[in-house]
Amino acid sequence: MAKINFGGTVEDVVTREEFPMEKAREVLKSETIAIIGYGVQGPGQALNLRDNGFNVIIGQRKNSKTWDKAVADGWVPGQTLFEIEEAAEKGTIIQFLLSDAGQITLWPTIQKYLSPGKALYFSHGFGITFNEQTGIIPPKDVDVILVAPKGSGTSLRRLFLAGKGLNSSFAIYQDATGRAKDRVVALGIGVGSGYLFETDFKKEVYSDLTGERGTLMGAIQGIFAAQYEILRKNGHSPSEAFNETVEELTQSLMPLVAENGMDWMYANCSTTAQRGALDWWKKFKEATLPVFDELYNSVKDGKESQRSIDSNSQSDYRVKLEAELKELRESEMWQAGAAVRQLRPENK
Ligand SMILES: NC(=O)c1ccc[n+]([C@@H]2O[C@H](COP(=O)([O-])OP(=O)(O)OC[C@H]3O[C@@H](n4cnc5c(N)ncnc54)[C@H](O)[C@@H]3O)[C@@H](O)[C@H]2O)c1
Ligand SMILES: CC(C)(O)[C@@H](O)C(=O)O
Ligand SMILES: [Mg+2]
Ligand SMILES: [Mg+2]
Repeated sequence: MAKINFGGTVEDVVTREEFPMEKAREVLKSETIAIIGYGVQGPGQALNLRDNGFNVIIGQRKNSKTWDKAVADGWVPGQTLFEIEEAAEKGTIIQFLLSDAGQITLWPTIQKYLSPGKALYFSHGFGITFNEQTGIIPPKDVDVILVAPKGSGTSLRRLFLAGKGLNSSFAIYQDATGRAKDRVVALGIGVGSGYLFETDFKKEVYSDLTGERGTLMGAIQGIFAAQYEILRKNGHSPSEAFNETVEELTQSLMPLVAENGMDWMYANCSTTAQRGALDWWKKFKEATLPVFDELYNSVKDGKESQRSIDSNSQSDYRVKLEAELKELRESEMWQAGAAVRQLRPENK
């Protein structure tokens, strides 16, 4: 573990220097990693593990789109691709990467294959933390571990292929074998994480549900829509409104923040912009703080997890989600965005 000072708080983190890939391969050399679920995280983690030389198999429903996707990705039926139950039986580490709602449905099936000494692996603390809602209560004689990449499985794979990595949190809920720490850190390195920081199942799911409803996905769409609406209401064209709200952020300013922090991005803008941003950011913080407080409490009270379970357990959950995504896509702001993207020099 490396001791890193994060703004005054020293945390123990795992970097690839402390836990190189060779060590991860040594730790997991006798393991069969069965990945159940091939949606977004499944492919990202499975393909990275395979490329890193680990023994990986996939468990999927036959005659499903994700079975075909797995075949297209080079998984071989009967060798590295199996029906869910066969994969769970063969796996010594079962990576439960169905959707959080799907895990509830499949839990009675997966549970049958959790023989003593196996490991049950999640990429979200949802199923365990809200087990009064999910019913996911593992037997005591298996390891229960978590590696949660802090980003999309699509990015996990793309960054891996680019020689980079997404950071991940890791947690141990049960250490039945005495090897849970080694297993979870080895898996975190194997799936292509940048650095690993420790959490617990409850903190992971509380922070993750907050983040995706907040700055990462929900709040950002909300402030985009609000600013775009004000600009358009005051006569600015879609081009001007979209560039001033989204395109400049993604193409110019956020990459500067990612490179060297917010102050550096500010310093690379005009002094006019700096003065304004420094005057206004606290007003936006004051306006949104109550909303974030409400959001966190809604997560903590189990309202967000229940909402997710109720919605995503319905047979037509994907149809309903797609309909709302279509509404977003077809909004004027994102239609303007589609036109702007096409006009980028690299897309001409
Ligand atoms: N999407 C991400 O990038 C991401 C990032 C970090 C953590 N996670 C976590 O990783 C896990 C997997 O997430 P995901 O986004 O890959 O999942 P997903 O929503 O893409 O679903 C994964 C697979 O589960 C299948 N599935 C859904 N309901 C099912 C059911 N009732 N029976 C059988 N199969 C069913 C889907 O068809 C899909 O192929 C979740 O715990 C999620 O919270 C996801
Ligand atoms: C990619 C996210 C938003 O970080 C993840 O938490 C998810 O649920 O997909
Ligand atoms: Mg999430
Ligand atoms: Mg997340």
